[in-house]
Amino acid sequence: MLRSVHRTTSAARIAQLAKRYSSYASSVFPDEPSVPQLKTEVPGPIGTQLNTNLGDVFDNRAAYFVTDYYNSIGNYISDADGNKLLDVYMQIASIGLGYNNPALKQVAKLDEMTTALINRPALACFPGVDYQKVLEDGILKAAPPGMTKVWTATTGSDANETAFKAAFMLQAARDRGSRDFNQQELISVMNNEAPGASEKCILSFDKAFHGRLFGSLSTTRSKAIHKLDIPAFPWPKAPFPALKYPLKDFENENKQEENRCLEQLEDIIVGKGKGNIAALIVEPVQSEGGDNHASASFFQGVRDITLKHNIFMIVDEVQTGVAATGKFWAHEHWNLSTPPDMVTFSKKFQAAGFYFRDPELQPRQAYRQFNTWCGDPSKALIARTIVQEIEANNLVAATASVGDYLFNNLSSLFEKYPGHASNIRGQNMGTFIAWDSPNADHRAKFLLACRAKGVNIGGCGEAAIRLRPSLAFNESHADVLCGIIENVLGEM
Ligand SMILES: O=C(O)CCC(=O)C(=O)O
Ligand SMILES: NCCCC(=O)O
Repeated sequence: MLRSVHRTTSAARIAQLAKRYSSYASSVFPDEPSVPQLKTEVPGPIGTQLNTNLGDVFDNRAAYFVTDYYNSIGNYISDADGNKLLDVYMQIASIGLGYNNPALKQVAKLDEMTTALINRPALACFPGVDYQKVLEDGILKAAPPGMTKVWTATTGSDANETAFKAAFMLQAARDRGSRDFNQQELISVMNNEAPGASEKCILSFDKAFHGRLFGSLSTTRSKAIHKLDIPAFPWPKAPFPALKYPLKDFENENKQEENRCLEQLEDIIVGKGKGNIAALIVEPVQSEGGDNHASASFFQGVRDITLKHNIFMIVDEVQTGVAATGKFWAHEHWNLSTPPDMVTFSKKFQAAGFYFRDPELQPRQAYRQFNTWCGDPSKALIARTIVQEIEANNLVAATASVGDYLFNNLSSLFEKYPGHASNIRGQNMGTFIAWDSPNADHRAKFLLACRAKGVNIGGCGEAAIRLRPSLAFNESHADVLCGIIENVLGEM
């Protein structure tokens, strides 16, 4: 039940509630505001002017507001006018430990960080003396169950594309057997033609988002605007379940829907994709495409199908990874009988790349999975601190717990406003919670009204609203959030 926060809740009452809890945020960010602090409209005059100026040199049309990162703290983002908003979007799910986290500030001052920043290496050719240890103490320490190796990259799209390349190269190596490349392959590939260029493909799901580079964009299926005018590979797409909510009222329908999607997936694999699909890629929660969930048994079904047909399974944890779902990796919720072949990461880890377990996913020849940077040691140092901080402060469990609290409170709240918020989802998925507005206009009004009252929230899909708070988000922040959402819905 929504605890003591009603539409008429005053700022003083919210502040009183905020004091009730002690948490990671209160120990690490003692100066974090307990409620939003608004001095002007958001954006205010200073931010508006800065943004206008910025537009002269940089495409700023997606800017929500110009941010003062120096004065943002914990769960509160500061704009250029000094307004401090509770941020439950966190740079599109990318700030895990809150703004200006002291542990990260400390690592930023270490000599090893200075060295990493000013001597950015061509990692594959000149790896640093400490790279293995930095990986082992950080990125690899958090490796998903069964995964022992990592390839580092620079962005989420790059992480996914390097995973695709690993899949293509190993599938081709297996087809080739013990022989080396032949002349026909060596010549045809220079004309972008088969057999040297692979005719295999990557299968993705309807409404998926896997990035915006050429290969990853071909697997992205969330919105046409991302893809228009860009050349694309003719790769297959399988349906992703469209579940009905509340889940407990639609158990049978949802089961049937998931079975339908699994059957169609297998039909594609044995039909038009026969022998041609190197890998499939799937998000544990389709995020950009609308926060679409499926059950653990659906994902187990996907895993079984990939194993049966020798297709690699790549789990894209770029957005779901690093503790926000109440597990370090969201796919841990599935209890798979066989781990995925590759798991990609970026965003909240700051560093990017993919984990794997089969050493053969490392190509047989050097320089094939390669670029100048192959990641960034400074980001690996940040990732190391993030892992250590999550572990030392039990932030996985804390996020699972505050997520339950938030889900229950929002569910009760939305019962009072059924025409304004439906399909709440993300139960038992930490703070990875979302719901639907009736339409895109309603969502835009809702998000602007929340911002005007001091909460920064993001949308996804056609009309969904998604919560992506930091791992330092606690029950007091949840109360502030629910109080403001209730104020806004009450006024809509
Ligand atoms: O909105 C998202 O979930 C993904 C953000 C992103 O990476 C993009 O839009 O390119
Ligand atoms: N996928 C882009 C999300 C950016 C935004 O509108 O917040």
